[in-house]
Amino acid sequence: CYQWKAKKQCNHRVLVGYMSSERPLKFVTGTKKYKHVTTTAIPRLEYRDPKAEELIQAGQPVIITGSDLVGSAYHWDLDYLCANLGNGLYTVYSSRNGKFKYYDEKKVSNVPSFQPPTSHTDMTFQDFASKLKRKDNSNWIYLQQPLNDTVGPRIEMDFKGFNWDFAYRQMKRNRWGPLTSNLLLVGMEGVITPAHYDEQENLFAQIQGYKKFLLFHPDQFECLYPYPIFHPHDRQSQVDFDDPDLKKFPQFPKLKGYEGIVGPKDVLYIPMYWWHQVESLEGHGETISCTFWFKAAPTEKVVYPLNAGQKVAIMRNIEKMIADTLKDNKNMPHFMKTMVQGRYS
Ligand SMILES: CC1(C)c2ccccc2-c2ccc(C[C@@H](CC(=O)O)C(=O)C(=O)O)cc21
Ligand SMILES: [Zn+2]
Repeated sequence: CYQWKAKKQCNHRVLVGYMSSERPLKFVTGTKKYKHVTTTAIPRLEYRDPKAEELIQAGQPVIITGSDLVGSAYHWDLDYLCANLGNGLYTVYSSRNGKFKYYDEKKVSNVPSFQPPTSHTDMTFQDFASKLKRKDNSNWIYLQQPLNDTVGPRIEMDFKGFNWDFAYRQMKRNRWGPLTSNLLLVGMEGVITPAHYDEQENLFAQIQGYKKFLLFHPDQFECLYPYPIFHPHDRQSQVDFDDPDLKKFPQFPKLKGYEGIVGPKDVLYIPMYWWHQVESLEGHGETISCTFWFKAAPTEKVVYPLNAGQKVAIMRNIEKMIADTLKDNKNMPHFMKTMVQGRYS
């Protein structure tokens, strides 16, 4: 069984020890805990355990062990990737503060005052790897790249060797849509992907290094205050977990969620619409991950009561319609306030 053995606060770092049946006691230094954020452990189960299947079918997060989903890539490390990824160019994101808040470039024109928090350049993997080694605290880098046919033959062979049976069995059994992409992620230790949700089902496979995940049910929407839908940071939380503005975001302290450390060979199921914040833990080298994103299951008959994810989808559709109809996004705040103030608030 998998349970938190001890949580001790020491010099601002929470040393979390965990004992589980399949691995010796390992101490992985976690980072500081966020004030106001209450979490319990994400369940961690063997992939053959029926309970794991039950959780996935119920749209609940679970860390799955022993699936070997990316078993043919367990030997991937920086040197191997340098030697075998070929000399194609890769998209590398940079950030001044280690946070990589995604933004949609197509929506930047909607918000004239928008300042992109990250930049990205294309470079060879070899350049990226050498920058990773020269860890520079004012320039954090994060490579994210779809695994496609530009990679070298060894990588392609490893990719073909993934446990596709497992992936497609999950897709069929849970009636997910088609697999849309596999993203290769190589992150400098310490990088953070702030809280956001995605509109696809995700089997997140960890290859090297440790990532701490915070996950929040879609019903935590009211504590996380996503940006307006036309904003470049659509789907991202406006709340800075390190310094929450409780005047603007008074419900944030009510936030409840799950927390888990995902290590090599682990696979985390991130259900669609579930919020997640991801940190590449210090002290364990760069992180290498591979995501498997699946389109949503086609909604056959709508069943009532609606679940939280469906309500988020409805809110998104209505917000899009209003923004499109009003044409000028400057009219959104007044229109939305007029609609609810004193009537639904
Ligand atoms: C931050 C970054 C590199 C990025 C920059 C610009 C555009 C897209 C992305 C993007 C997409 C996915 C991830 C992986 C993961 C978070 C994590 O593992 O850090 C996650 O959120 C998920 O698997 O759903 C990370 C990124
Ligand atoms: Zn995500």
